[in-house]
Amino acid sequence: MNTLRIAVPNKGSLAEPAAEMLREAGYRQRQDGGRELVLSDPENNVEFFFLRPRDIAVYVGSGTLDVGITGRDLLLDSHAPARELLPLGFAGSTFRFAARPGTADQLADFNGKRVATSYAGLLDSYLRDRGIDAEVIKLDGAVETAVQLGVADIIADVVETGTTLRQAGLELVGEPILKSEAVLVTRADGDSAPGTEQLLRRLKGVLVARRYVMMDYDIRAERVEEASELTPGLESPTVSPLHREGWVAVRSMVPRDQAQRVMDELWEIGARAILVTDILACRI
Ligand SMILES: Nc1ncnc2c1ncn2[C@@H]1O[C@H](COP(=O)(O)OP(=O)(O)OP(=O)(O)O)[C@@H](O)[C@H]1O
Ligand SMILES: O=P(O)(O)OC[C@H]1O[C@H](OP(=O)(O)OP(=O)(O)O)[C@H](O)[C@@H]1O
Ligand SMILES: [Mg+2]
Repeated sequence: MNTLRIAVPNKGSLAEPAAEMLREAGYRQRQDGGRELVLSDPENNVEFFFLRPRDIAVYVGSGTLDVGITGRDLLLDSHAPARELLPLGFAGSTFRFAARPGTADQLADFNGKRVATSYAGLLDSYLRDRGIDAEVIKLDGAVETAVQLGVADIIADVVETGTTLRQAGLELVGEPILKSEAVLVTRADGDSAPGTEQLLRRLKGVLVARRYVMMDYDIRAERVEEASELTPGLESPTVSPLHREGWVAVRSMVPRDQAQRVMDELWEIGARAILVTDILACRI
């Protein structure tokens, strides 16, 4: 079988969490501080190419590489013929307009104004689709400063916590342009390369292992229906008899962020010996 060629971010916000996710999925990755441009993982029949996140959709869209990890915003900005296979749950952000108070209240006020961004591909089509005639000023980064320096009236940029905006004296304008996160991408058309399905299964396994915990508890048999409603699991909880008459042991996957609430509610209906454990890996 051909080696699957995977593009991964070499620096920036996406690089470390992408490497961590691939490591959790059982792949070889660069060591801390490693600067390899290409890394072979013959055991898994894959090869990693470390590239600028902005370029990844271009390589994948052209078919030079089979799949890649990038941001949804970067994928759309590139206009490359690539499509999303799987959202990966990290590097979450929104893409938003911001300006000094009083500059603009809504999109319609942008006509004739200058909008600075490092995502010109995305912004051009967004404004064009809505019939807004604004001048797009393309910058490489630190876009928030453009207003202060008089280069633009409005900015369109990645917002995570909003700290950078506030520090620059800007406030959000209009609706979010886009909600972004890291995504696995492949070529827009054509069959997916051999090996893609296995990579997908592994990454989905990591997502589930991160999002869920395993919960075990004992409960009186007559309350097991009630308990199952609290812990329905992905399909159905496993119920096994206990040596102690009238009691059963229940095992079920529970969303990690609900585990404490579910434990409290189970306790209330008489469950005991409630244990929560991490899931290391899984195939669902
Ligand atoms: N606080 C953040 N700043 C920038 N990008 C972020 C942030 N949070 C998430 N992201 C996402 O990371 C991707 C941008 O990664 P990229 O490496 O291009 O920029 P960066 O992390 O700002 O690095 P640099 O500007 O140093 O090159 C986008 O998909 C963006 O939505
Ligand atoms: O909402 P916040 O949590 O403040 O994060 C968003 C900021 O972080 C990024 O900047 P970065 O530090 O990557 O610099 P850059 O603009 O030069 O890319 C992004 O471009 C925003 O400026
Ligand atoms: Mg940046």
